[in-house]
Amino acid sequence: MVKSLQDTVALPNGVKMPWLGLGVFKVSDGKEAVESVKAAINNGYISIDTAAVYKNEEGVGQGIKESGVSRDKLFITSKVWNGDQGYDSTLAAYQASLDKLGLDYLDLYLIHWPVPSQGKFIETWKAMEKLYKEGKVRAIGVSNFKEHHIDVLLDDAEITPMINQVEFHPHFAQKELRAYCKKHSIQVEAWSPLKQGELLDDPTLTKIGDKYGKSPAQVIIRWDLQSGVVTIPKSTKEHRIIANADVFDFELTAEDMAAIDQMDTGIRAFGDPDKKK
Ligand SMILES: NC(=O)C1=CN([C@@H]2O[C@H](COP(=O)(O)OP(=O)(O)OC[C@H]3O[C@@H](n4cnc5c(N)ncnc54)[C@H](OP(=O)(O)O)[C@@H]3O)[C@@H](O)[C@H]2O)C=CC1
Ligand SMILES: O=C1CO[C@H](CO)[C@@H](O)[C@@H]1O
Repeated sequence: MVKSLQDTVALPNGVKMPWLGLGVFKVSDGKEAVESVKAAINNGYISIDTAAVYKNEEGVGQGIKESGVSRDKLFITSKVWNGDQGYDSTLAAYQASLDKLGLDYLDLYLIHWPVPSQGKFIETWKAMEKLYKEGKVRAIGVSNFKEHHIDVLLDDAEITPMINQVEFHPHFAQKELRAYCKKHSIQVEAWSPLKQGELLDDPTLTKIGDKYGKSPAQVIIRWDLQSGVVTIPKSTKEHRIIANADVFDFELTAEDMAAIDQMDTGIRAFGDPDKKK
């Protein structure tokens, strides 16, 4: 069982990925990004999830630098945006992300969305494989890929994606996709684990949390970990960044887990990967 903020899951290539990290979607570049990242790292987080489209890679990089924690202790993720898909453009986008972050490698680089209408995710993946084989990134993966996108990718891929970062929260628990990813040794990572704040007064989560003196957010994060899903809740508030990582001193019972599993509506809240342009 996951015991601390520094606990990791071994990806198929042996790279160790932290189970819990900080997401930074909607965190403004500059002071907000710098302070959020510093607050997280100074409170023991070692994983930060950004993306080119979040337009805060410079602030994230500055926060990493100001934290004073050495680069090799951290796990930094970014993603190639839809408009940069394609072989050469992915290589260029990777370098642009590194330059903004002020880093010389990433731990994880993801294709942000499959954008099937563009038909470019195979060539994009070839560029990801090149970056990986050249040792420029420690792990590569995808985001928002459904089973049928991965099936197509695997027909041409030399390297199976190590991660699939997808919408995952108690209202959309992706049971079939998780089983598919497990079969292919692809680690699932949750985005919007707190459903962007929409689940935090849910009565089932509140009742479960009351038993342990934990908030609904903490119950959800614990459910992620006990479900074997890497999670990256976002907050810009230091007290919440700390609270979201205070999840290692309790364990949900099988009954708690089942009650949360039953909250699944099967309806995604934030956009269908087949329709994303
Ligand atoms: N690959 C993809 O397509 C996507 C990836 N992501 C990644 O996943 C991360 C997490 O998802 P995100 O969409 O940000 O949403 P989350 O589900 O993490 O929710 C974030 C919201 O919850 C609030 N919040 C956080 N902790 C608490 C708490 N303890 N109590 C009360 N409110 C809280 C935050 O507010 P406040 O900041 O004010 O605390 C914010 O409004 C992103 O930041 C990003 O890194 C997200 C979307 C898509
Ligand atoms: O990670 C994400 C958040 O930002 C993007 C758009 O602004 C989303 O499309 C994406 O899923």
